[in-house]
Amino acid sequence: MAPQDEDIPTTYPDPIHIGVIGGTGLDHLPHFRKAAVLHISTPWGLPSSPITILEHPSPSTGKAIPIAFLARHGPHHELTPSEIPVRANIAALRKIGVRCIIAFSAAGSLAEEVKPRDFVVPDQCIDRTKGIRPHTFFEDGFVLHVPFADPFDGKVGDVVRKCGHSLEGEGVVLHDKGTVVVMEGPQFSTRAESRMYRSWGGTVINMSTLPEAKLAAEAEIAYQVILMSTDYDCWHDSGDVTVEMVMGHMRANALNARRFIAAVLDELSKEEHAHLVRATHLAGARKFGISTYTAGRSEKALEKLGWLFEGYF
Ligand SMILES: CSC[C@H]1O[C@H](OP(=O)(O)O)[C@H](O)[C@@H]1O
Ligand SMILES: Nc1ncnc2[nH]cnc12
Repeated sequence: MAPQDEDIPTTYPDPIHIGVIGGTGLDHLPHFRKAAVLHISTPWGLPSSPITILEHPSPSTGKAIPIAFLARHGPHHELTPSEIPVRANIAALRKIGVRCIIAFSAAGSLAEEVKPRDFVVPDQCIDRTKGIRPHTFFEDGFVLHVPFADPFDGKVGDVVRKCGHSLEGEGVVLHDKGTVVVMEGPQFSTRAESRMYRSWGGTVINMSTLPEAKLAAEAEIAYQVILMSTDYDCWHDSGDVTVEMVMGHMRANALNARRFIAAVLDELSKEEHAHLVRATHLAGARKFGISTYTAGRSEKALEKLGWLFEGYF
């Protein structure tokens, strides 16, 4: 019998390097053993939901590998994309050791060849959020600028692509590249906006990949989102996008989405990816690039950043 949540530990003894952020239609991962549920409070507030620690046997060693799962919109999808406490989400994941995030998101297609239920592993994004979402850890007396030319981690992206291709022929269709336009919601785009995003080279559109990817970059976390196309957005003559349409495709393809994520977790749990999931290629990068002189750094900022980047500043 599955244990009830109240019987599950609220602490976990080891650092957890791999995180999964689930989105619309993917608010939990069944078929994994629930080892703990963590309630983490951060200097940026509470995350969207408690963090569930799932254990996954490593295919190379058989050892249980912990995975941290977070439901982006809250346990009951009560947060709009603009209300998601993204800084708290990323800070809480980093605090428990996460250095590699696989995010999952429903997206509208802006390209004829990306059909509903296809998957896209994007390599670029365009920010159309409107500056109303808190989107940096470095403010209030501590200025630090982070490179963001390639918003997703190429090494993790390659692992994800390889896993997606291994499922081809079993109902998974994968597009290896693409530009995701991230818009402010909760309303969907107008037809004029949708056509404009196509003219900009957008492949897919959603409401949540930013600032998530930006904050992960600031936190030295290797981040890759997997997008599942759930509609053709409104530029297409197949009908305007509705939540029913999105959820219908999401439900119909949920099994493939879960198989895709499970394949990625299987792969990342192998010993050969031990450095990648610890993001050793990013570790320590935030010790550099600080613009604020020592005398100008505020106590408040230093306290918050000290919690997140222990021993850095
Ligand atoms: C319910 S349709 C709009 C909604 O779907 C996507 O959610 P998520 O990225 O969390 O899967 C999109 O970004 C919007 O938030
Ligand atoms: N067409 C669309 N626009 C924005 N976000 C979405 N999420 C799913 N479909 C979407």
